[in-house]
Amino acid sequence: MTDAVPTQAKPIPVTVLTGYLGAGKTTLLNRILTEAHGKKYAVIVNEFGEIGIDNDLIVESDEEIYEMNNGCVCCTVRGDLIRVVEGLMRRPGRFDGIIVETTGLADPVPVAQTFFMDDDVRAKTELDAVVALVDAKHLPLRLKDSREAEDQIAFADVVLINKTDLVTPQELAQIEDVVRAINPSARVYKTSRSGVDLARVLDQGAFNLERALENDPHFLDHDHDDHVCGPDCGHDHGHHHHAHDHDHDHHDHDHDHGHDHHHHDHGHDHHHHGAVSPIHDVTVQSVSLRGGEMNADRFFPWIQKITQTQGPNILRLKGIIAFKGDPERYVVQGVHMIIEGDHQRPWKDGEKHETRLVFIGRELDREKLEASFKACEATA
Ligand SMILES: Nc1nc2c(ncn2[C@@H]2O[C@H](COP(=O)(O)OP(=O)(O)OP(=O)(O)O)[C@@H](O)[C@H]2O)c(=O)[nH]1
Repeated sequence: MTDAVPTQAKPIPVTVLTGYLGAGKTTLLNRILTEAHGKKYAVIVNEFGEIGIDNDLIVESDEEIYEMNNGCVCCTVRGDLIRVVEGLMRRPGRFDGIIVETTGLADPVPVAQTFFMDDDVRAKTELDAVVALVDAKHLPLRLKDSREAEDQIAFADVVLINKTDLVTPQELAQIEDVVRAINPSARVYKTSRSGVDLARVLDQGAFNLERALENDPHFLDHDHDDHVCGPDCGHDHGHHHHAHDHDHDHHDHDHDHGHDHHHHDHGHDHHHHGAVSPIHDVTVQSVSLRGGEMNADRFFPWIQKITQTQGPNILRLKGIIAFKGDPERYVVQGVHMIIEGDHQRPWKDGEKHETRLVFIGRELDREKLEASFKACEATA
């Protein structure tokens, strides 16, 4: 009668944002949420780390933000993501699009698959584009130590080579060549602070099923994930490898492309450290620190020193800092040795002045970080 008929509605476009830790996904998301395009987007974020910080780094807006931090998307994909999307679908007319920001360590494939596999979700949504952010400064390093960084590029419809301000024009040209070699068919844009005309990112109708199948012939198989993962998901499971051996055999690693989903056999081991699975890169760990108000005179030298001495191991650091006597929240962010910080917004009435900091990296000394962090707290 008066009820709208949601099933008849035009499918809602879904944009999947990928890109390694710190590449600029949240920066892009914040542009999407603040630029005046007259549209409403629902945002789903997934993060890696013990305490949720990403949600706090996203600008405040009236969009709805759903956080899933109970593991990686590839594990929650059959559960949380479907449930969240279904929940959104029950409110027809509210959103012009859905944006899924994946953790920097995730493989975008399982996320994309969700929009094809669950019948209900498939009927109501339409994968619009997979957008990969690349950190121009750190890509060469990433390609050495992380297969997922490369896979993210291979699978994207649109690649933003970001942080162009941190490299020389020659370096940028090389990065562009590398990106195009990994993925000859993506649309590639060069950006600083993820500054791209949003019309090039949203509403692309770019997701190319044919190419997804070329990258991963089993993309549409329904029976991949016969495993059950717990919330902590430290597994190395069911991760299909999507090869990107399009037409360019110069880029053919010696992966075993004859992957076997059912046995979850990775069979490709081109990483010197032997990690064979994406988020499942078991060498990557996170250390979350929580404390009270900090003494700025102690905190800044401390964080500087850590990033200088342990920078190579710190893939990513993010924090919201409560400084004693400071009416505003302070945000610090880092990628390897590059660190930046700024005030974000005033503390709200009644909001707990708490400091939270997450380090994501390799060979992090949790106890030492904890103790030295605690020593920066302001004494009463
Ligand atoms: N110099 C420079 N810094 C940038 C640029 N884009 C983003 N950043 C900074 O890089 C850091 C990471 O950016 P984010 O947008 O949070 O990256 P992300 O991909 O969401 O990171 P994760 O959530 O950890 O995966 C932040 O400190 C940004 O301010 C850029 O073009 N140039």
